[in-house]
Amino acid sequence: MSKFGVMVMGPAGAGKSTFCASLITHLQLNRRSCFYVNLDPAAESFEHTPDLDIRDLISVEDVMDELKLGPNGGLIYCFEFLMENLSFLEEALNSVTEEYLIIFDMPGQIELYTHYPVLPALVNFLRSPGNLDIRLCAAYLLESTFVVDRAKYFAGSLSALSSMYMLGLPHLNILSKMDLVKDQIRKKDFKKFLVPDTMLIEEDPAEVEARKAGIDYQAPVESDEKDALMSGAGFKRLNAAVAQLLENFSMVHYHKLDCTDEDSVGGILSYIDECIQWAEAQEPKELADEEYEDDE
Ligand SMILES: Nc1nc2c(ncn2[C@@H]2O[C@H](COP(=O)(O)OP(=O)(O)OP(=O)(O)O)[C@@H](O)[C@H]2O)c(=O)[nH]1
Ligand SMILES: [Mg+2]
Repeated sequence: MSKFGVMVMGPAGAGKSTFCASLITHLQLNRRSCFYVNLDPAAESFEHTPDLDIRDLISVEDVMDELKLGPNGGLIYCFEFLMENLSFLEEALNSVTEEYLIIFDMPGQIELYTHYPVLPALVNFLRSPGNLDIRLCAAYLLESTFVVDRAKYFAGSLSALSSMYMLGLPHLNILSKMDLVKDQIRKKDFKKFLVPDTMLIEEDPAEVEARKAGIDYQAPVESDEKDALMSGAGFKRLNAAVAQLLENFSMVHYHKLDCTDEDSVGGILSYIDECIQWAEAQEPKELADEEYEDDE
């Protein structure tokens, strides 16, 4: 019996838990079953109560208190502890059937997705036919407001690429919180951000606006050392090299997500279903008699 799941990940505050909540609501409205797993040991509150919560095994707060670690060290310790206690996941997920979509709500510490080996080990355990045998895909969220700052957008895209390489999962890259930019950036203009390329780094938005208005553009004079560094020629060259790298790999393409719009959440769900081929494993179902009666 196969199991199906999606791991929702991305940097801190990208909207992972909000997306999980919208996805669960959408699944419920469409009479689909899901099993919500919180793997963020520092999480505080949820719209939907998790069916399985890492905080019942270990919490960052306790680790920080007892081992005198900081929040990032605490998180890594929690994941190492989880890896030593995989029966916690196994016992809860063993009986989950193929109708369910298992949703893993992940923490936002970026090191988990870029270089730390604990997540690949966890993913192997979840996918391995000898263990839980979950057909798993990744939904990697990046905030759409990052497109305004090219350096942030490319750095975020680079971390998405890094996570694709490290985890080797079918991967959906998603620009979240589209409701925040849709009034500022026209749909037609936003298209270019769905596939990162080097052209984007060439055009500084302030310079382009000035050119359009026929003003002779002068880069602002920087007041402190950090600002000067961030707008200097070396920084531009670095960003151009990162953009070129992303273009050469040609692996990061984005889908748009607006959690306030149910159709948008449904659209992302259809990509997830396609990645893990959920529909193919479903048995045809007939409505129970009492459900017919309810509809009358
Ligand atoms: N406008 C808007 N705000 C959003 C959306 N999704 C999330 N937010 C807000 O962004 C903030 C962070 O959202 P979370 O869902 O907690 O983000 P997260 O990625 O789970 O954060 P961490 O778990 O701390 O890494 C919250 O204030 C949300 O209300 C969205 O689609 N639109
Ligand atoms: Mg969260």
